[in-house]
Amino acid sequence: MPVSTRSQVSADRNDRPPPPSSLGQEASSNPVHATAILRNPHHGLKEKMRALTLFYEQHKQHLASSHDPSKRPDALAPAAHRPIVELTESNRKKNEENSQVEEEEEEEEEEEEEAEALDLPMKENIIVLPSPSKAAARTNHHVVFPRGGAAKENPRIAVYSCPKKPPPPPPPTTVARKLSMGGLGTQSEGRVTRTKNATATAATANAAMENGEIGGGSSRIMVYVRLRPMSKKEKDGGSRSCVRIVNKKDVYLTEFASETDYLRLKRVRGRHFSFDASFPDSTTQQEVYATTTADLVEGVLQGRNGSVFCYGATGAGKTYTMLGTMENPGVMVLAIKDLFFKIRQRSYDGNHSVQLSYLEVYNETVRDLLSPGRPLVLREDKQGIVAAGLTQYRAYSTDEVMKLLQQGNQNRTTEPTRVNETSSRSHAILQVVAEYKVRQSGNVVTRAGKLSLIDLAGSERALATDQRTQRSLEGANINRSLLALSSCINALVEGKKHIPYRNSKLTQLLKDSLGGPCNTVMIANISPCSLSFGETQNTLHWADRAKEIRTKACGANEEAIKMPESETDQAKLVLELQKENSELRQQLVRNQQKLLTVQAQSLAANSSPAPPAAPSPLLSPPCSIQRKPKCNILAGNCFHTPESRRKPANNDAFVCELQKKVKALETEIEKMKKEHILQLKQKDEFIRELINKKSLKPKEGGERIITRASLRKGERDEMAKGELKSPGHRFLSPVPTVKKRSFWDITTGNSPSALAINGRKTRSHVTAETPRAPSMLLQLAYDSFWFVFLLGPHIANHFISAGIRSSES
Ligand SMILES: Nc1ncnc2c1ncn2[C@@H]1O[C@H](COP(=O)(O)OP(=O)(O)OP(=O)(O)O)[C@@H](O)[C@H]1O
Repeated sequence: MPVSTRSQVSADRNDRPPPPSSLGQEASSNPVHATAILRNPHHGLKEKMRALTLFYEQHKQHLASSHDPSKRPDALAPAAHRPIVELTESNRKKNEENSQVEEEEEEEEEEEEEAEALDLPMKENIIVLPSPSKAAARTNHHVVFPRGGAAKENPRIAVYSCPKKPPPPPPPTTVARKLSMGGLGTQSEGRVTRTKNATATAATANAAMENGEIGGGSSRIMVYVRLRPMSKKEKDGGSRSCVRIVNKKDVYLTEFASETDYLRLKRVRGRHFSFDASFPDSTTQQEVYATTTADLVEGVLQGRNGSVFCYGATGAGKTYTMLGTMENPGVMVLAIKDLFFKIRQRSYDGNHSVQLSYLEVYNETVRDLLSPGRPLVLREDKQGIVAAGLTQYRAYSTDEVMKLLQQGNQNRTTEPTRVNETSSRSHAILQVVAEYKVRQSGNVVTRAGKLSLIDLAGSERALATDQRTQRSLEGANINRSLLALSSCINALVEGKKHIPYRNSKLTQLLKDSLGGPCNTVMIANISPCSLSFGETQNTLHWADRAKEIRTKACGANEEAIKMPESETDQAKLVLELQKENSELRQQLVRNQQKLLTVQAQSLAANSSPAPPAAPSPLLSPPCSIQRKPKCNILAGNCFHTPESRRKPANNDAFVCELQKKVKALETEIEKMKKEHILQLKQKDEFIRELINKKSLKPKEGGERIITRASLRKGERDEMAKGELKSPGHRFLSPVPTVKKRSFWDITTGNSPSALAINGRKTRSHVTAETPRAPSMLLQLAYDSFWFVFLLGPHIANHFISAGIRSSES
């Protein structure tokens, strides 16, 4: 469509009135005129805008004069003006749009100026606004003058209300995340009191659900902010509060203008953020727990995963929020108490089990806080990222968990820094897995929910903390992992396909919480101190960004096992399962033996001196041995092959390669072992279920019960003697029970059964102790070691290979 310019329109007006339709129509109806328009070189936006503005002004004048008949131009020449009015009407919208564009340009210029004065995160915050709603967001831009103290203190301070981001588009379906799970009310022992704030937040969350913000195929990360009180030191130092929380939701951040910075006296720095809830410095630990985590605990009992992590600068109150003090316990403690309280409320049959692990990521190494030892390796399996060899404690009571927590915290790395006397130098992750078995229409349904409670190390600048080497190194690693975390947050928010979880151990461990099927809560801790303005602003920026992350739909982790109807089928199933169990156990023992052999070989390789450069014919083994290809589990190539003898200089590389292979095998065996243990556990549970069900059923006269006893002569005799007492006995496995402990548990003493806590063994330690099988394995390891050590690796390896061949045959 041809575009009218100011010159052309004025020419039209001067020469002759345009026809009464529109300019386009006019152009098309008059080919000469249209050619003139097309040839007009001034088809620029500004020209068009000016022309339209002119018309608009004329139209306004015309309207004004229409009220005053004496000034009406059309009183003299009505036909000449009508077309112009019509033209203006049809283009008014365009005109308005263009003037808006102009306004936007002006605003952008203003913003650029403003941005110059602001820090990078603030710039980012402006830049990230979704473009379609840019104009709408701008309409919210307004200046709020602080009330009360801040205004009195410095009349130049003003708080800018940052443009509010529009809510993300609603997902297609409804609620996946249940945020308000019935009134928690006041509980006697769990001591969870739902406060006004919590109720209000739940209401907000429900409203968010209704708006489609939460729910559907995914759920949004819930982001909360907690402001800590000003410390005495800060008060004494004359610091002022730069944070104000309004309506338990909005956070106003103000930077006090420096009196000496004359160039920027008029510049105003400040921001407004809005979160799911914001806690002022007077908020109690109970309130924080009830609002942020109580619902997640309920979800965990229903088989859903939940994560809570505290993020913030050093000394902002993360550890206080997560752990708290003896008088004011934090989220971890309150969550565990609540979990046990709820379990006791609904589990009369002991069908619940709670397992606990506690680890830290320090300087990019993962450590077990409950049984410290060598660093743990992260591995990805069906359940997500797991730390191989991490101790899982079975806990039976809150007290037990508290002791474990205390023990773990003693092992946690903390150091005094300039900012915080007890600064956590590591990220700590407490994981609680609650498993619950219920009967549903003839099936046994197992639900398992995992709650991860994460206390991150402080985000900080090197100068803010310490310059000493060790602290700097820690700081660098902390920042590295937090940088990786922010990259992941960015990638998730931008909906990128690749999320760089692998950049750090922390992000690997948080993978489930950030992008997996999990209900996630982030608590951003901030300090009110004006000296920490930069850190606070940074924390709020990331918290604001995290609001946009959507995790996957979090369904319940359920597993159902179908119960056969008839007793014959049940007995058959039991026998089948027992057979499978025994096979799995045998396989496990075989794998453990293989592992031991490999370790013995590796030990021998490490301890043996480097082979001589040119082996003496006297010392060299017989030709048959030397030439014989190795056919052991190391594929016959990695343990003193002829090649390795020829290249003694490569001995180190060879040992390294060998160690790598051993590690790979260990990992594989560990994986298999875990799977086997899991299967065995499930089957054992199922057998127990069947037996329980059977024992509860009243025996009817003449009914034939198929039991193992009825199938085996010896047990029939026992039964005749009346020695077969429990129904469980009938289903005893024909294979002696092998203790369900891992190799590492046996050799390293990492197992709960091997480790006494404070000289006292937990119930799980006692129940787990069945020493026969492990001692046999230990004996084997011991024998293998001495065997290899005394005979030398060459000969020992030959024997070991021969042994394995014969055992396999
Ligand atoms: N809400 C609060 N109420 C009272 N005191 C608090 C609160 N939050 C933090 N504190 C106090 O502030 C100090 C620093 O808190 P904390 O150790 O929890 O910080 P942090 O964020 O974990 O620091 P770092 O990252 O260095 O470990 C502590 O003395 C703590 O008791």
